[in-house]
Amino acid sequence: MLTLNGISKTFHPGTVNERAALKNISLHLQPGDFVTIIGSNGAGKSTLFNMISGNFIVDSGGIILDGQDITFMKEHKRAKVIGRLFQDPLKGSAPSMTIEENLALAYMRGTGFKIGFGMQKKEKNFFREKLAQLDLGLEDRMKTKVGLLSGGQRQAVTLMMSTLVTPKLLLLDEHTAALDPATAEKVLQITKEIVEAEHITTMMITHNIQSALELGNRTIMMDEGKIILDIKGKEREGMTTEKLLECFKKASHKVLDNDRMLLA
Ligand SMILES: Nc1ncnc2c1ncn2[C@@H]1O[C@H](COP(=O)(O)OP(=O)(O)OP(=O)(O)O)[C@@H](O)[C@H]1O
Repeated sequence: MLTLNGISKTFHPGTVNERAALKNISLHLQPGDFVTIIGSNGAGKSTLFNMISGNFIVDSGGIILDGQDITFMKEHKRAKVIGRLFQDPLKGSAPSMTIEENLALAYMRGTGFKIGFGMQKKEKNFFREKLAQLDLGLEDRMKTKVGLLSGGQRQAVTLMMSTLVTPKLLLLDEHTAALDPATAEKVLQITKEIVEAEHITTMMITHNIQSALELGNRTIMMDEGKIILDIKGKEREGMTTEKLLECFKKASHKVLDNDRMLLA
């Protein structure tokens, strides 16, 4: 579904601030793969997502999504088929618009279908059904402005917006890191349910090693712009936090030094 062919990115080349953020990254994801991504600060995780979503263009290498070369495709075009959530619940939805208006916008972006001012009963019912799946009571608050929701509710709505029309790829950039533990758990559970039900190819950056091992079917670890570990199948089934840290030490020749990394 997604193939990265040796992608590289250096910021501020030729200056004192030169920083090689991605170094010749290659990766292939099968349809329905759910890959969790961990790594120390500055490892290149968000830059990887920025390259895939078209926020920046790669210096070299190629990106193929569902058989299409999207290496130089504009960000807004990629957004039709790539869903992305950020750590900040304020990103991704319009606060002054209601829940149903936000969903309508996402629906139009994904389908190209114009809903217009008079939203039809059919669309409203579709949105209501989708919201009910979140089990947060939001289906009865469709006229509430998104800016009035809590961080967790808002992140759940953004998740719904990103998956209303099934994306070819879903990028989750620490999307639960700013939420309190109980809400984070709930949003992770919802994420898992939606991803599994729709069989969405997903990449999720997390600083929680336990979540990284529990969710999805593959875990990659990044360090200094490279993928240094790629764990799947039997090897992943038997993986523990301790073993993973040991693997990191062996592969990078250093101890994982990261204040934000949650080991359990
Ligand atoms: N727009 C940019 N301009 C200049 N340098 C950048 C830019 N974006 C990222 N970098 C640099 O690229 C490197 C990788 O950053 P990136 O944000 O991808 O790391 P990360 O693994 O997501 O880290 P974190 O876990 O701290 O979010 C860092 O050294 C960062 O300072």
